[in-house]
Parts: sequence; structure tokens; C-alpha cells
Amino acid sequence: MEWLKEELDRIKKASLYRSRSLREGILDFCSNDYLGLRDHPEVIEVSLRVLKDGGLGSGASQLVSGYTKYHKALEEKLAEFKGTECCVVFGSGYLANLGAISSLVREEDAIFSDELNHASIIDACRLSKASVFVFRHRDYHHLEELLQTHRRSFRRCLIVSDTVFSMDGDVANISTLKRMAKEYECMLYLDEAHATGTIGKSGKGGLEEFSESWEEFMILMGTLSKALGSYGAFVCGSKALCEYLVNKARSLIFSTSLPACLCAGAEKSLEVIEREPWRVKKLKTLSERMFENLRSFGFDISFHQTPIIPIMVYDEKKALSIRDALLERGVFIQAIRHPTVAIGKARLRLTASLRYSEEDLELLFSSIKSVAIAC
Ligand SMILES: Cc1ncc(COP(=O)(O)O)c(C=O)c1O
Repeated sequence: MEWLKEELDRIKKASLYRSRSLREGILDFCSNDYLGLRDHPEVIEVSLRVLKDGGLGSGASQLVSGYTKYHKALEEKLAEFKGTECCVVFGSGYLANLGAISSLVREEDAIFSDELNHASIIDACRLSKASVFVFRHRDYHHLEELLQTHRRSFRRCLIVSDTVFSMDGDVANISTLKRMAKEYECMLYLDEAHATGTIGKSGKGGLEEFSESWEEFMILMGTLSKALGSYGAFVCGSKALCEYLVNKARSLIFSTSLPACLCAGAEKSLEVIEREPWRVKKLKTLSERMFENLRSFGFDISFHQTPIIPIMVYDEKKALSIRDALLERGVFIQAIRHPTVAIGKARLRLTASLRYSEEDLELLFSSIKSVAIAC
């Protein structure tokens, strides 16, 4: 097993080594808990109640005995929130993408995928055995060229894109994708992991942001683990789609169901988002404020009106040293490097969250300013 050490040495030399650390007492400025709902009193209260009632684990897969009234209620709420006919919950976003995509397309089919789609989509495309055509990031002329050249040679076709891209914070053009999917008779699969609860006037995601409505050929996947402050995921679409996934998605069939307390907590988060629309509005204002404050410090910061605000450093080693310099000041913003992003595109992935107090923000701004001066 000497090769393990050699491989690890190679990773270290390239400044790509990763380890998990406990960062107690340090302010986290890179989580996906955008709306600060993971410890909302009502979310905690309902989750605890269901935990005490039903126990910790769900005991079995959804198709055996792990499907409860809490799963059903959450699915109904999500379908209503996303404006679709139906919804199916999954154990995680990774499992949802793997199970849904690999059951929708097979060897005879084609997938057209944005080059910056999440790793779980890339893995799902491979698992499906479909032919995969990768289009340049948000370059829909390129997508159309690929569709014109290849669509006719395949049976089914799936266009897949993140709605909000997880490491860049930019947003796919949902109207264009929808039009192309329709024109070329494809299914449109949108990963709304970072769009749910963050974009659209009331946090409903990409369709609301682009004033579009759901149609039968559209599949909306999302996670419970980000703005909803829970854990797990969902796929929304037509009634037939849900029935199909329950019968064919292997990551649903052969995996233990999500614990009911997580479903109840996520459902409560949705209720809070709907009842208190100021949260989504405030997140937008905060994101803008953070960007405006930080842009003057000389870093290359991109901003796309979402809570993901990457501070571009490019060089892997430098990204690590900036992360560590911020850590010394009590501020944690993780350095994101290859293979999450391309080599030479390292960044600190700063996120906006309603968790931050005014003092937290002061510390963030002053720390970034002093680190910027020093480097
Ligand atoms: C765009 C996107 N899709 C899917 C996932 C996977 O979700 P989960 O963490 O629930 O497995 C993530 C991140 O975690 C993501 O950023």
C-alpha cells in the first residue's frame, strides 16, 4: 500500500491536499445555510418532536417501511412550492442526481450538460451510460450547435444544468434552456440546490426568477441541506415522473429513507420562507452589501445577485495562505481548489447568510481588508 503515501505526497506538492478540521470558536463564512434556518426555533421544535415520536433512523427504504406521513407532507409542500404536479424525496442531493439522471436516460440517449455542473451530475451522467455532450459554461449558442449536430441520432435527450452554480454563484438562463429543450424535444433537468430559498422573488428558484412556469418536460431537483437548513433532497415534476422514479431510481429503491425528523424540519423551513418573505429579500440585500464592501479591497470578486460570492485567487498555494491568514483572525472561508474547480481557478468561497450579526460582518470586512493589504 506504499502507493497511498506516494499519491498523498503528490496531492500535497500540488497544494491540493485536503483534511477535515474542527473549527470551534471560529466564524463560518462559507456554509450553505443561507437563510439561517438550521437552528430556527420552530424548525428545531418540530424536528425534535418528530424525533421523539418516531425515533432517529427511518428503519428501512421508502419502498419497504421508511415512508411516513412526514415524507408525504414534505413532498406535497415541495410540489406546491415549486409549482409542479408531484415530488419525490431522496436521501441526499448526490443520491437524487445519481438516481434520477441514471434512470431517465440510458445507452440509446444523449445528455447535454453545462461544463460547470456539480460533480454529482457529472457522476450521474457517467452512470447513465448515455452519450454526454458538454457545452461551454452558460454558452447556449454552443448548446444549440451541439443539439443541431447530435440530437437526431439519439432516442431520448436530457439537457441538464445547475440553476445557481455552486462555486461561481452565477445563474443559468432558464428561459433559454426551456425554449431549447422544447424546440429539440428534450427533457430539461435543473439542479436547484443553491437556487431554492435564494432566487426568485419569494425564493422559489429559477422558474420564478425568470418568470417562467413549470411544464411537463421539466424536472426540478433540489436539496433540503442548503437554504432549508436540513438534510436530504427532492425531485419535482409530473405525476408520471414521480411514479417512474419510485420504480426505477436505484438510489431511492436501495437506500434507507431520509429520517422523518429531517423531513418535518425542512417542511417547517418552507413554511417560514413563505410566511416571512422578508428573509429572501434580506438575503439579497446582504449579498449585495457584502460584495460592495469587499470589492474595494483589491480582490477579484465576482457577484451575480446570489449569496455565493467567490473571491478569486487562482493560485492554489496562495488561496491556502489567504484562508489561513483569515483563520488567524477568527474568520473561516474555505479555499476551493481542484478537483472542485479547474486547476488555476482556486478561490475562497464566501457566502452570505442571515446567520451573521453586525459584529460578524465587521470582523469579516476588517479581516479581509487587512489580509488584502498584506498580500
Ligand atoms: C449543485 C449541487 N447539487 C447537488 C449537491 C449535492 O447535495 P447533497 O449535499 O445533499 O448531497 C450539491 C452540494 O452539496 C450541489 O452544490
